[in-house]
Amino acid sequence: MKLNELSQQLLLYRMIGDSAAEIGSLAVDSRKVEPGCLFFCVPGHAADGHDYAEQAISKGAAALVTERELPITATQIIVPDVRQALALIADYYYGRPSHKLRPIGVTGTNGKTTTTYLIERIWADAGVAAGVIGTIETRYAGESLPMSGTTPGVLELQQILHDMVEAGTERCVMEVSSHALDQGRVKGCSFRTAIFTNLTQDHLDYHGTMEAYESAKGLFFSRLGNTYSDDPRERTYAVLNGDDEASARFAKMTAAEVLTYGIEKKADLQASEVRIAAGGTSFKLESFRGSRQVKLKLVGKFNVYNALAALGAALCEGIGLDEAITSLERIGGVPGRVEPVDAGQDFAVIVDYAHTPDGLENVLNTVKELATGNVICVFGCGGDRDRTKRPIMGRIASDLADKIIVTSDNPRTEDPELIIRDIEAGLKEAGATRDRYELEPDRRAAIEKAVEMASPGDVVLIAGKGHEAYQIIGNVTHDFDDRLVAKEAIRSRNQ
Ligand SMILES: CC(=O)N[C@H]1[C@@H](OP(=O)(O)OP(=O)(O)OC[C@H]2O[C@@H](n3ccc(=O)[nH]c3=O)[C@H](O)[C@@H]2O)O[C@H](CO)[C@@H](O)[C@@H]1O[C@H](C)C(=O)N[C@@H](C)C(=O)N[C@H](CCC(=O)O)C(=O)O
Ligand SMILES: Nc1ncnc2c1ncn2[C@@H]1O[C@H](COP(=O)(O)OP(=O)(O)OP(=O)(O)O)[C@@H](O)[C@H]1O
Ligand SMILES: N[C@H](CCC[C@H](N)C(=O)O)C(=O)O
Ligand SMILES: [Mg+2]
Repeated sequence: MKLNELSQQLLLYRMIGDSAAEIGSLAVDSRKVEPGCLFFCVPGHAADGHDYAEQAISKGAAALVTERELPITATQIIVPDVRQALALIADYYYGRPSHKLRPIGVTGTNGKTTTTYLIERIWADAGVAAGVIGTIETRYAGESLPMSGTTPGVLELQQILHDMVEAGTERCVMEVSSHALDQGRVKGCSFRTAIFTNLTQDHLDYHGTMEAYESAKGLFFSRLGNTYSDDPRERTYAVLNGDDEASARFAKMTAAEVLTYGIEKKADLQASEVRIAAGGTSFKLESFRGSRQVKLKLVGKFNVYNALAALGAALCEGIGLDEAITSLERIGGVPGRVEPVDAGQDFAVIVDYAHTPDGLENVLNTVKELATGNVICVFGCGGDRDRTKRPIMGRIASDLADKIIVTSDNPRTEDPELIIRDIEAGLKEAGATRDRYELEPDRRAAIEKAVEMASPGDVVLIAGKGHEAYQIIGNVTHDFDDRLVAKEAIRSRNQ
């Protein structure tokens, strides 16, 4: 593709050099530059791509997109905002894949991964070839690709969407993190439906305040136009959790048609009579399409919210209410989300990805309903991430668990002992005494202790890492899977 064909996607730009240069690929990382590529100098959080322009040219880049004229002999397109230009050019270069896939995006502090899996299942049962992008993996056409985060960068995202289209995928559902919204990673992507799960504390290391965090989430709804394609009949939808007060603000921001769901307040999709048991969760649904009794295999009140969100999206897709409910009722579980570990023991062991105060509170309240004995909670908090959530999670554990073992959860470059002390401050503040909690930085030893102390009727909850098959200590990623470690611990206890 010629450079000037790409530059025509922009209104504001100044070209220096050969506008007819042939472009063979796009790149944002100088380490991945291929000869003939167009290199975007992205000003980032840790580095500035302008500093790598020379390296990109020396590796054969055909041209640069920059925010200022660089003193290098190279073809340059100078733009006011490289990230914006990247979003527009990548969308065009990859053949506008989101216009074909018409993605459903899910944002919110908790429940994104779960909700995307539920939607994928509804589509699969309806015979739609669907793809998923999110924390656990990118999956389409029977293939699973590992992910390093929740929402890929602009270029990677457009490439994935393009590959999905090539592989015959018809529709896509993806998680949209607040980081991604803040950094414009989904700017070149036309969503048909935007779902909001909830907003509670997380990521304050990045956003600074809850207001800034909410503003980032709000971008998803304010950017949603009333159509997602050139065809005005193609409507857009915002599916909002009416029990979360941020939803009313998001509803005002969007041009899309709004559908609400919830349990506490009146909503378009309303659940009541929620009953939680070990085998699943039942509720009564009242909706604009009539009332139904729903029996999920998924456990927990929070999964009622996730199911309602998925149901809302399904109705926006034109899928029938009964068809969608049947799919939701079939789903056994999502990897690492309230996942039982069974090795023949006479107490329950549950691995869950709760890594925020709200997530931990919800899952502890859920397992409390399942336990006839004690709730034993093993958890930690990630290093190099929001520190302020640590004592809050300590307090929640003290309030809701009978025994607590505080341990490490991806300490990264922080001292694990210090992270644990931050959590302990919350435990102490809530009045937990040393006979109720232990501090064990070695996660394997912590899980072994919890399994060792369990009696019949107890529930051991291992929270924070869910599907993760690693533990990041310093800059090294070690193999570690809570589910496997718990199984080993149960087996050695049984011997
Ligand atoms: C702070 C943050 O979010 N950073 C993300 C951001 O990086 P950035 O654009 O600021 O890039 P940078 O590292 O400052 O570098 C600037 C530019 O220089 C380029 N560069 C850099 C070095 C070099 O040698 N050559 C070179 O060309 C880089 O490729 C980049 O284009 O954009 C990158 C691509 O999209 C992300 O990979 C990167 O995620 C980092 C690794 C990260 O840890 N992010 C976490 C906090 C995150 O985003 N998490 C959320 C999960 C939230 C949730 O699930 O709730 C997520 O969506 O994954
Ligand atoms: N709707 C919800 N409300 C509150 N907590 C939830 C909800 N759904 C799930 N959780 C809790 O949060 C954990 C994470 O769920 P899930 O992976 O679906 O969320 P996520 O938003 O994708 O998280 P991440 O931001 O890390 O990608 C679950 O293991 C569960 O404990
Ligand atoms: N998506 C979340 C995952 C946190 C999971 C936890 N295990 C940790 O590493 O802190 C984040 O990026 O904050
Ligand atoms: Mg997720």
